[in-house]
Amino acid sequence: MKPILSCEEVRRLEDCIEAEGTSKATLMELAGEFAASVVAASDPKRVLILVGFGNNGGDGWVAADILAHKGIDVDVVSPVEPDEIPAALARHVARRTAGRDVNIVIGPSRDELAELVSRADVVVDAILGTGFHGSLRSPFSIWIPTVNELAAEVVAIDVPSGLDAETGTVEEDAIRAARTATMLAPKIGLYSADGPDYTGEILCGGLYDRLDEVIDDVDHAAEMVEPIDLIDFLEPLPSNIDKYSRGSVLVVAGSSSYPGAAIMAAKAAARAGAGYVAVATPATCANLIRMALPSVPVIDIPADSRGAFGAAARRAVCDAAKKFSCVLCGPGITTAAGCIDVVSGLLKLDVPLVLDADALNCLSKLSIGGLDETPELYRREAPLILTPHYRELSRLVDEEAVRDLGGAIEAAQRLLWAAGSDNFIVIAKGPVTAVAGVEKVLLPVSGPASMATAGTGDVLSGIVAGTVALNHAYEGPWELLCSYAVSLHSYTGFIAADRYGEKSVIATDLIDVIGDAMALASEEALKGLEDVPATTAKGA
Ligand SMILES: NC(=O)C1=CN([C@@H]2O[C@H](COP(=O)(O)OP(=O)(O)OC[C@H]3O[C@@H](n4cnc5c(N)ncnc54)[C@H](O)[C@@H]3O)[C@@H](O)[C@H]2O)[C@@H](O)CC1
Ligand SMILES: [K+]
Repeated sequence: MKPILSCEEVRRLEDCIEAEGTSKATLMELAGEFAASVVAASDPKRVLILVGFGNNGGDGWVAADILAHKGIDVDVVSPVEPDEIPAALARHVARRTAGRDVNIVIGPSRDELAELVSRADVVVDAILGTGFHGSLRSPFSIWIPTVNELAAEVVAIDVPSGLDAETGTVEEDAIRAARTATMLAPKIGLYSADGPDYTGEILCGGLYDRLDEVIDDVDHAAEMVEPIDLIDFLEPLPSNIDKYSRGSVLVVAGSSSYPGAAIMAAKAAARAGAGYVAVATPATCANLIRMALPSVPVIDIPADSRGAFGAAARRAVCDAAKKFSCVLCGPGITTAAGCIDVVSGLLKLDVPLVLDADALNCLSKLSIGGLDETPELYRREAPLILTPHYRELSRLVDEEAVRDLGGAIEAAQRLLWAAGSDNFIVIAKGPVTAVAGVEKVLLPVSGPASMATAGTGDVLSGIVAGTVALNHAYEGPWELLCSYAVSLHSYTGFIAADRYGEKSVIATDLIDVIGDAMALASEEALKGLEDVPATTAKGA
């Protein structure tokens, strides 16, 4: 797993490295060297480096010197003379580079800049890094759109300028990079909110040879899951196995209005590897589900007048649920009174429980003033996995809308820390999905935009439940098991987009390629076994 840090955690890491005897000045030299190596990889003849007032610019000045040494024509554009750069470390390296074989242009007009950008093979963005906040000021508010409009290829140093490294938000404009050479560890903002639209491929420069040891001395905002981390879940089935030892799932789902959600969740749970899957659904839609899923037993549960779980549902569902390795509740159930009752009953059972969709909304209705204010409602011995998207998560914590990865992690952690249990997981679904546990926040590989379509959430919760059932002897960490399920879901998205076309994927396509997704997960993990470059983290 690759640590992803907040800006504060990066500052602490730099302090730890400095305490071990490697100064920030040395780190800047190493950062410049790494950036230069990323630029040189595309074999440019002419490079333009745009530098700002701070240490991000310092990295750019160092890179300029190294690239010029390699015989590349280098132009550096700076808002002020090297002597006038306010940041001391950056000023020092700028003065040094000014004495070398580079062409320095101070405060060019827009037309002059456009000319320089147009003739460069690679433009390096060393304007703003982790020190950027607020709205872009001149001249950078002019430089950035000019680069975006005219550059052949852009390499951003540390963070694309204009992107907030902490929140991932872009207020007006930011550099759209082909590659981002980030230093020490990727910053959380690269994966949050607008980040993924601007970073291009993320390459991480380790810079310090004892980084792996030192980085554990600071907290990690999150960790990126790599395919190789999931290798334990990719073992083939043993031959001495039967349908029950493969684990069983009860899918408590559906209503007369939404029977399809139950069908998709149950089929996904079976395809994810559970040996026995049954559906408990309101009697009014049970036959429809039976016909759609001949391999799945369907249990009739008393319904209300609208075809949702009725007043007698709680007892019937809980009686059935006790016998399963995992229970998934939520897809298509509605938030009728009987459903709220079912959710509250299931929480009290000693069985691993996945709550999704309307079960989460029922949970919000059970609590007053935010679920984190009433942890006794969801604190339990057996594992509990919630799979909210941002809107559902906002409702759960009774807060302002969760809009981005940082906000989602914060909201999930409020729920987690209130419960304090290490088998309680929140899978916060978004463009980048976070799997949050009390100990760690993991970021499994994200799927393509094609997955933003109705029903893919039902498929995910089915995959999660099927995975939990199949691995019923697993003893944790639960964050990793859930990350495997989320990764499988993402891989189904890539395979389906490839097969059906980016805009034509529908949720049921994902279910049919879960087996192919498992094969892809194995392939990716094996690749990782062969060649994990120590300093490279692929973007989510
Ligand atoms: N501290 C360290 O040990 C290291 C830092 N490194 C580099 O240093 C960077 C951080 O350097 P700094 O903290 O100096 O910050 P930056 O270089 O990211 O930016 C700070 C400067 O940006 C300007 N600025 C801030 N907000 C602005 C806005 N809204 N509009 C226009 N200008 C704005 C300010 O004038 C300030 O001088 C990192 O991103 C990384 O690239 C690397 O050299 C590795 C080592
Ligand atoms: K930058």
